[in-house]
Amino acid sequence: MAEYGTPPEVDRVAASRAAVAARRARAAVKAAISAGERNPLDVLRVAGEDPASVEGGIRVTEYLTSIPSIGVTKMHRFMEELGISPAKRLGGLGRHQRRRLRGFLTDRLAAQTGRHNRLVVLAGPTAVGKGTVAGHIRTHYPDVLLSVSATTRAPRPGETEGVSYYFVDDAEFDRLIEAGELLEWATVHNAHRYGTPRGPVEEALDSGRSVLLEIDIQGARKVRRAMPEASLVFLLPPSWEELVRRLIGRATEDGPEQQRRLETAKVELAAIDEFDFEVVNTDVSTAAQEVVDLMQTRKPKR
Ligand SMILES: Nc1nc2c(ncn2[C@@H]2O[C@H](COP(=O)(O)OP(=O)(O)O)[C@@H](O)[C@H]2O)c(=O)[nH]1
Ligand SMILES: Nc1ncnc2c1ncn2[C@@H]1O[C@H](COP(=O)(O)OP(=O)(O)O)[C@@H](O)[C@H]1O
Repeated sequence: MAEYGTPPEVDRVAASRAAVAARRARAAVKAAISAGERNPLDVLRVAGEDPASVEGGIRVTEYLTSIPSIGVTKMHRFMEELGISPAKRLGGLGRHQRRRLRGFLTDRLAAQTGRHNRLVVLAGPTAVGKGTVAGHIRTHYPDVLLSVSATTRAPRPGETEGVSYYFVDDAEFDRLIEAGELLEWATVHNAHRYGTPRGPVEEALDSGRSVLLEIDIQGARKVRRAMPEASLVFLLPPSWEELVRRLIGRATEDGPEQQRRLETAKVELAAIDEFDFEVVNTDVSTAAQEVVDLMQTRKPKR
């Protein structure tokens, strides 16, 4: 049989069956968005990760009109504002287009649900000042919950259990993972494990508080998967030279470790396109204010 090959009409039948199945699968995703069963931001994430997926095959126009409260007229306006051609499918969006669409929808969805509280992830390269900015927010904006992570690294002088971190051993960290008590976790700088306790974050969001997570980039990616409505903020240094100055000035790492971290920082800076917002940390209190502002729903007139 094999040497004769498949007759072309059989190929055509198979191809048209596959096309029908793909159309049905796309329709099912759109119906799930309309019914509020699938988070539109999650659909966008899957399309970005796998353009060949069912999600990736959905046209942006159809995707937008599947979202309750976005009709055809609004959809056309949004496409124009976002500079996306009507023929585009979700999987064919460029990184910048996807990012703009995500930021835009994050705002809209927050406005719709009336939730002014936001889950904000603050990440960025080593020594950019994440800890400093997060500390400033803890002191000056007490309404915002700054999540306290669990870590397997040892406390440094001056660090307080339950404030800086929850310091745990490997066995306890394993137990937290097993019990599903961590929203995300990662091994950072190839050394220790760090994770975000799930309970306090969910309780705070449920009670209307904003939550800030100061975690590494791997963790930011995992939060995006677990909670697609989270806003990812990338903290940038005013310049590369200033980043090096801050790392050396902090004097908490020896020379070889500083070199390793600067290498990692180059890779981390390349992840900026995955983030929704950028804040430059020139002045600590200005950067903190900008991060807190992002927790408020922006006015629809934007
Ligand atoms: N994924 C993840 N990263 C975390 C968490 N807590 C802290 N980190 C990151 O772990 C890294 C190391 O933190 P730390 O040991 O305090 O050292 P330093 O910030 O480099 O002085 C930083 O990049 C933090 O952003 C967490 O819960 N999850
Ligand atoms: N806006 C800023 N201007 C000058 N120095 C800063 C600023 N933000 C942070 N720093 C300093 O830079 C160093 C690294 O900050 P840190 O918060 O430890 O970074 P990260 O948590 O991102 O690793 C610290 O010595 C801190 O005091």
